[in-house]
Amino acid sequence: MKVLDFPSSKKAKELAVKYGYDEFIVRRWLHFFGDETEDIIRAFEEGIPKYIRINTLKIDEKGLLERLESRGFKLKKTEVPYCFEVVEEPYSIGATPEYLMGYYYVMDKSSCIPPLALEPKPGEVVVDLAASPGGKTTFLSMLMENKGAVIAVEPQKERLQPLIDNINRMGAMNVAVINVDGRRVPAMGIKADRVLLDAPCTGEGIIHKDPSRKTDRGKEDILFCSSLQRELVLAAFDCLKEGGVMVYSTCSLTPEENEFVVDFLLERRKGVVEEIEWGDEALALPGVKNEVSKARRFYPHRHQCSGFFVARIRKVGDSKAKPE
Ligand SMILES: C[S@@+](CC[C@H](N)C(=O)[O-])C[C@H]1O[C@@H](n2cnc3c(N)ncnc32)[C@H](O)[C@@H]1O
Repeated sequence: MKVLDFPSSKKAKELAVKYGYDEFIVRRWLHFFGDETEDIIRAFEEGIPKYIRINTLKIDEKGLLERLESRGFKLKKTEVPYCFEVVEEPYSIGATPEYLMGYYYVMDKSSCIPPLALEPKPGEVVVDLAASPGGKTTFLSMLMENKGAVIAVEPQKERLQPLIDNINRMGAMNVAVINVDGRRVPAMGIKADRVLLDAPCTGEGIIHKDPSRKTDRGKEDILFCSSLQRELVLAAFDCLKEGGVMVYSTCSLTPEENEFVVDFLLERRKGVVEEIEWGDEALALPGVKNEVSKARRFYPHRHQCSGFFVARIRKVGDSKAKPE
């Protein structure tokens, strides 16, 4: 496994200096995204709108809009179901009684895509293999109408309480939290209908929230994350029943954490990549199978959300694991 790098250029140097980036990131973006690189950078500088996801376990759309509008908030429906843009925010949208009562979750529009792409059904068994703080766990539970089971996996002890608090706040009654490394879950013998892996990543797609990522994430971080992601993506797949579906997502723009991880999975296991309704084609990269381009990318300048990657993969045929 290697991290791609490209020769420096005048343009890369200029953009890096102008916007305070490590040139390594900019020259890679220029290679992957060409002329849109500066649009991406500018979108991060200007900031991304805030979004909420309604919790239909507790309130309907009309009821929520009426309550928030009466407090002076203005909300706009987005192209993503259940997701609203916060257009006017007289005070923090995370400080209302409706928030505390779990009527909505403050989460990016892109973050709503993985649970929707997974399409969990009431009564199914669903694993969320990297769960905290629970934006997607509680969305899965909502889409399942609180029926069936969501197994929420989180290895970091300090991240358990926020996950549990959000599950309680949102009234998600069908969730079991387990404090274990996701790589150990297949050995527990779980066979799920669906698995979500919203993987730990470098977060190159959330520079607007954390500008330190302009300079703090280098080759070593990409290598570390992509190697963990490769182990986790196999674990996620191995938790699936035959015919089951998994979704792999990250909030990173690097192909090493995205297209290459899905390609690696398809090398090792029998899966097919399926279409997703939202977003733009994944990158076509040398050596990566064509079907990986069915995965979806989300960009701050095109979709007004965090940089995100989402792939939906179905387990097919005889998927006996090859020895690692
Ligand atoms: C991107 S965050 C998940 C966000 C969450 N899905 C949500 O929507 O609120 C990634 C999570 O993976 C967890 N994680 C890190 N290493 C892991 C591992 N080996 N197995 C499972 N989860 C892991 C991190 O602690 C972190 O909570």
